[in-house]
Amino acid sequence: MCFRVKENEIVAVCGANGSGKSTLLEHLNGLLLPSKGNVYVMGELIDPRTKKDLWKNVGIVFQKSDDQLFAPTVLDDVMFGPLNLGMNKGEAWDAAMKALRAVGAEEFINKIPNYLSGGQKRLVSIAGILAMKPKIIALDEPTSDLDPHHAEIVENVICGLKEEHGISIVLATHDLDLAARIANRVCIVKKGSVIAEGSPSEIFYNTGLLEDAGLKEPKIVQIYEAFCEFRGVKMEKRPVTIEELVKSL
Ligand SMILES: Nc1ncnc2c1ncn2[C@@H]1O[C@H](COP(=O)(O)OP(=O)(O)OP(=O)(O)O)[C@@H](O)[C@H]1O
Repeated sequence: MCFRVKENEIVAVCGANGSGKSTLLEHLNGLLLPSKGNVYVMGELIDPRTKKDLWKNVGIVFQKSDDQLFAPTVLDDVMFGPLNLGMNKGEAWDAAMKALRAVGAEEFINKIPNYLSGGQKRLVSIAGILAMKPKIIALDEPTSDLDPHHAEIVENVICGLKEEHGISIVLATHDLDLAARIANRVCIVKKGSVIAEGSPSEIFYNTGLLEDAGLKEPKIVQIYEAFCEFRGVKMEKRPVTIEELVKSL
């Protein structure tokens, strides 16, 4: 099945450990090249021999922030991408500060990235990508190693990237609760292939599909199923968020 990202959407790529989520993400900006098939960005084929700068449209926030942060200070780190794209120092500073403000990390500008907390590192990593003004940002398990408070901050930042900056988001995650809360569309991956795609309510109420992919329904779905069973009523609605669940009960 073909994987695609539409304009101004959050598409969640969900799969068990080792299913190929990170590998798929790394194909989106030419970090990896497919051995079969093609990758198109903004309608153009990714081919490093001809289209050198298509990768600029897609930024990837890696699963481990330490793989991404390397400069002596946060500001240096976030300015690195814009400078590398050819912006002068003033433009790069503006882009970096704007990105750091957008994720609420401007207070860390003089800090050494290595000494930031996991949540702070994730925000700075997102700022580093945002500063390069991509059209699509792919995030690999952006909240899986964070406590609930920091996970919520990062989740809100991700929603803000779409809502306020018009950026399409690809979210690789095995956290189906997160995907249920924020994704507009869900793709299920298994053994390196996309095996299904659909709206969150289509995918998350397909128990057989999730089981086959080594996943479990989001909590909201489990609660709704238990409620319907307890009341002896049909599962007519398919809530995937708390708000939808409350309306369905
Ligand atoms: N389409 C594919 N063809 C061949 N090998 C693949 C394919 N997709 C992924 N792999 C291989 O499968 C392994 C796991 O892939 P990957 O790290 O992308 O999974 P993941 O879903 O991100 O796992 P995790 O959730 O544990 O981070 C890697 O060795 C990768 O090279």
